[in-house]
Amino acid sequence: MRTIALLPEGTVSHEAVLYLFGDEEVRLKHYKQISDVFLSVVNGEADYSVIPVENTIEGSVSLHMDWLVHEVDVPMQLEWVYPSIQNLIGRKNEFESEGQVDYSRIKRVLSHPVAMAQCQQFIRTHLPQAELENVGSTAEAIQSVASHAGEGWTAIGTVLGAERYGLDPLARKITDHNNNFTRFVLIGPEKIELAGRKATRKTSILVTLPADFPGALHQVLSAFAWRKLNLSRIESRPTKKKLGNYYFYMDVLEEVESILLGAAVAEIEALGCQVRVLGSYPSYTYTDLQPELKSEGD
Ligand SMILES: O=C(O)C(=O)C[C@]1(C(=O)O)C=C[C@@H](O)C=C1
Repeated sequence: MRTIALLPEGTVSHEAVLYLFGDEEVRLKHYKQISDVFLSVVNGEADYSVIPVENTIEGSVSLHMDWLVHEVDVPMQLEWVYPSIQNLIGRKNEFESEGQVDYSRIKRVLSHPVAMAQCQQFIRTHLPQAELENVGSTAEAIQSVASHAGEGWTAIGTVLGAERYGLDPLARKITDHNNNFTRFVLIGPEKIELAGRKATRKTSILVTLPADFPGALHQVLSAFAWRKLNLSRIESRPTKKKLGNYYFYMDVLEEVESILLGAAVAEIEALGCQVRVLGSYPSYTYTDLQPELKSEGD
């Protein structure tokens, strides 16, 4: 049976893993901090670690991308997309009167910074008086609220988390935009495929330019363009070595073994760039995993 490292019970990551593996039995190892989720697979305590990497509203989860690049050297082996449905969680009897939530009684809102950022408009409209506190995961936020009964504390998180820690959803689906999806990856030493599910093939690479000169990035991109290799994401991040030095993170819709991608990489290296492959893996959309569901997150 596979062992999977992830954030605590009741997080979006937890829901996403239950969704990915469906009926397949897996052993779940929960960690409070994402750094420990990363290290679990590095230390051989898990076969795969679950890392949220990108969100519809917030974009890249920079901290996690930086860990993938700078702190660990474990390949990405699978990617999938799952909706991040955030809710305001607390105790009904603390905040509700006559079936209505009295938002003015709420003094504090805790959540993961990415989840908090997904609900900015809701917070501004309903909770302008509340103090906001960022914690390591949405589940940690819910747990803290559970242990501060009667103090006006609420959390932003999942319904699963509310159930796990004995609280209630006070307001459901409070993200600023519908179709709020998160892209998760499994990192680990072994390849993994889901039987009977169709997937797109993706390769994630890092390109570091030798020096900054006019048209440098253009030259790199043209190696993909004239081979008709489709990039689904490109992002620049600081190398952390010198202010103004960047590497480019790119997702290419092609397997690393393909002749075309191999030739593109060789051409980019010939330009003097460094290329590092972070993984080549199957990518499942939300509807690939449950074809009966129709969604716009794909
Ligand atoms: O705290 C959680 O519930 C997580 O699973 C983490 C995380 C993230 O790091 O992006 C994952 C998805 C949500 O969109 C918000 C937070």
